Amino acid sequence: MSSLEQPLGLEKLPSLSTIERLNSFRSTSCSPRGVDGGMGECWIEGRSSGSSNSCSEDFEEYRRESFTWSRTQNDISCRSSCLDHSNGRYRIECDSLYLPNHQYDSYGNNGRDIKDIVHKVCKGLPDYVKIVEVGPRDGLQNEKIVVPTAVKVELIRRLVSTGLSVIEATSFVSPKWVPQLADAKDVMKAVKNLEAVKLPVLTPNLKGFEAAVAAGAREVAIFASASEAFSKLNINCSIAESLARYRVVAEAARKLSVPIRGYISCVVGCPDEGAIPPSKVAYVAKELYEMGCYEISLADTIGVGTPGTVLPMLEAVMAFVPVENLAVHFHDTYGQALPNILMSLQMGINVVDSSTAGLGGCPYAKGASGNVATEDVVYMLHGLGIKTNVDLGKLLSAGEYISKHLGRPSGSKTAIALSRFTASA
Ligand SMILES: CC(C)(COP(=O)([O-])OP(=O)([O-])OC[C@H]1O[C@@H](n2cnc3c(N)ncnc32)[C@H](O)[C@@H]1OP(=O)([O-])[O-])[C@@H](O)C(=O)NCCC(=O)NCCSC(=O)C[C@@](C)(O)CC(=O)[O-]
Repeated sequence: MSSLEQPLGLEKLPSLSTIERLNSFRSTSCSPRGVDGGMGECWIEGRSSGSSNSCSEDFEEYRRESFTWSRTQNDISCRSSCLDHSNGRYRIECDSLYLPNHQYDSYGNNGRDIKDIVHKVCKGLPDYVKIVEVGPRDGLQNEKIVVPTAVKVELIRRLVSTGLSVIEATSFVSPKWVPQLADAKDVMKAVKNLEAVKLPVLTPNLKGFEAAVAAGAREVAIFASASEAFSKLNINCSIAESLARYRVVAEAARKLSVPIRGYISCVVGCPDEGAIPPSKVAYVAKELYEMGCYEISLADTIGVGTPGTVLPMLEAVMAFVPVENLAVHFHDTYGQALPNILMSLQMGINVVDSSTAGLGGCPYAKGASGNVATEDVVYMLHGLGIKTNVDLGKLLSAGEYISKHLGRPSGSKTAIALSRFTASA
């Protein structure tokens, strides 16, 4: 057992100094306006211990208790907020609420003000987050009914049109293990010349790497696990054997100058082994980093993590891998993906994996549900004033396309909510 495999004690838990509670709230954006000025209003109930009735007063406590939209039009973008002392509720003045071409935004025109407020609460959030869209690969690999190659290709094209800069296209794995992706070569052939996007593919061994490169892949991903049991289930070898295999792939990739990304599955929990010690994740991360992975994606394969368990895992990994080389990959089984992502951003990570329409799940991880939906991630990030360069409207349409093909509703809460808005508009 290496020293890395010693479980981290609770005393190693990081301080939460990056997550400051907002003790004072000063609204700088609450300049007097005319009576409603044609804007809608919505209310956030809050509590103030102050007695002033001025919007620019500091408040000891700011707590959102309920949130009621009142609309004069059909969509909402917040312009400013202030506390109304007659009823103790926060008022947010809203612009025209409907964006053309079904392009919705959770951020609005007055983004700067919202961003300033958010950054008082959540220090250390990045200005830009790179989203790695894994829908065509992780999203589809678990589908029982084979999706036609043409549909996969169309999905990738639609995702490219959203502005996403990285879309994991497929896997060059054994078709006996993952029949859904047996058409990897054909998918790659159809998309390899798409511009302004990186299209990495999964490769479990040298055979897969060579097939991927021959098919035109210009970036690959290798995938190890922090759980012995899952490693065996997923790639039929131990962690040590997988790392040996991946060293060979990494060396081949280096010779051809092919960038290589690394995944670690089961970074918090494993369906067989239960809780995974952060030190085991740190060990695998260090190995992948040292063999040349430019980015290591930490995957909560079965979605059991909470900010309380993800935090010590990230801290352990960050002791060995620079934060700028890390990404997070959450499945949403317990509805914890968004809080986990937010917390990861606060820890300095700015690369997030997600899957359109919340598709996904690993065929070898019992109980794993879909990945966090890209639509939900984009909605949250834009709401925080964080750029993604992703057009949410076009993303919704890509998610709708694949959901329709699969014959089931989108797994994205944002997509469902906004489609209701559209339907009622
Ligand atoms: C790794 C192996 C191949 C070992 O599988 P094995 O059976 O131990 O390997 P083998 O070397 O004995 O080969 C068996 C057969 O597969 C062939 N083969 C061997 N390699 C390849 C290849 N690259 N491409 C195509 N064919 C291949 C090989 O040629 C042979 O063919 P046969 O002689 O029987 O006709 C297998 O276990 C495998 O393909 N596993 C992949 C499983 C998988 O894709 N899982 C899902 C992706 S990981 C994931 O979802 C997690 C992640 C990344 O999303 C993050 C997260 O959320 O956790």
